[in-house]
Amino acid sequence: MAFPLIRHVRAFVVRGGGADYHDQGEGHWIDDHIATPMSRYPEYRQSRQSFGINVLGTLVVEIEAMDGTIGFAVTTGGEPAAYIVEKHLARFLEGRAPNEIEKIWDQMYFSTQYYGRKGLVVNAISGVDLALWDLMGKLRGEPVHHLLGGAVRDELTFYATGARPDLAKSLGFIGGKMPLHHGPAEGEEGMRKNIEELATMRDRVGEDFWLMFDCWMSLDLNYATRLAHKAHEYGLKWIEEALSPDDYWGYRDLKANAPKGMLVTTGEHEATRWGFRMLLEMDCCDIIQPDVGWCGGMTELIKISALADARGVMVIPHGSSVYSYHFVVTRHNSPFAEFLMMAPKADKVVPMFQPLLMREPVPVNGRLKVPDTPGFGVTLNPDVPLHRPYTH
Ligand SMILES: C[C@H](O)[C@H](O)CC(=O)C(=O)O
Ligand SMILES: [Mg+2]
Repeated sequence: MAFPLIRHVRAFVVRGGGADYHDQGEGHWIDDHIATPMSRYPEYRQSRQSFGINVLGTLVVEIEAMDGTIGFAVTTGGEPAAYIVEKHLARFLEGRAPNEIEKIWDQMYFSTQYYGRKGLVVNAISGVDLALWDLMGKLRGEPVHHLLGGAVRDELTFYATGARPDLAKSLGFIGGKMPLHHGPAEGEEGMRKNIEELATMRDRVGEDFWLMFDCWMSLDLNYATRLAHKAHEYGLKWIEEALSPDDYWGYRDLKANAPKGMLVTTGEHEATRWGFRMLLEMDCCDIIQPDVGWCGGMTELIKISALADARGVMVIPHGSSVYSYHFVVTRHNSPFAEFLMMAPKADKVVPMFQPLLMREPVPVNGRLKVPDTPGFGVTLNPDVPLHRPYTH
């Protein structure tokens, strides 16, 4: 089957919500005194926006084929990623067949390796790669999960990330992951408050509901180990991203020292098969959590997941809405998915990337059947203004 060649690649930037889910208005739970590596500076402790967590905004990549079909994807990276897509990556797609997915990925990665490998550049590569999968799905008239080998279950089940696991339980989720609010700089009092919050939630949700802490890279090994042991008493299911993503040695020791039965998870800020190989070979965690919009896209997630599967490690992708759902439904070692509660009070289910996408599916009663519409099954909301800062 011959596909129409790629005519054009375009990159846009969007502000306010969307894939940059930290870019929210005032009073949102996601920006309320969450422990971060910057919490050691009192002036950056209350708000992550104060140190620039939302500085980049959302990146939208569109890939147009000669027949006018457009594949698109959204991720973070904003204007600098738009520059990389337009000025560097577009050359590896235009005039080429859209089914050259592996070759295009390889050329995007190795042509940028001297300034890339992780972070922003791999965000940009992920955005292009996901847009290419969307285009292929649309050209073939099939959902991306068909292209990935087909669903292995009828529907997805979700845990919720947000400040109110008690409300997540009443909304039908299987568990609630809450942000850790106090880091090591807040001393023993902060530790006590963290444990009190967990104890309160355990009281409200009963003993069987999963409760997890998301530590967003904020701790050191000693604090993380102490937190894990204190939290074990309240049945904490997992401790997430406790340390810097570069501290593979720390994760190895945390996993070795965590209480029996508690899972150590990480990886949302890790990228590519080589980064995840480190986490897996050094036995750093029980669950890896690649973000498909940050780890290198779908093409790379397939490889990362295969590495994990061979080691009996689960892959529970970080956030990323439809881009994650189409993958999770096709893999046995991804038995459930994350849903990020983007309602400011975490009290109701709203689309994760609102207001950017239309037809973005959301779990109902903690469950979702992944749609069969072609590509990732979403469209851009025409009411959200797109800004194209660069052209080529
Ligand atoms: C709640 C966390 O600090 C972060 O905003 C989201 C995240 O890490 C996750 O969903 O996992
Ligand atoms: Mg996390």
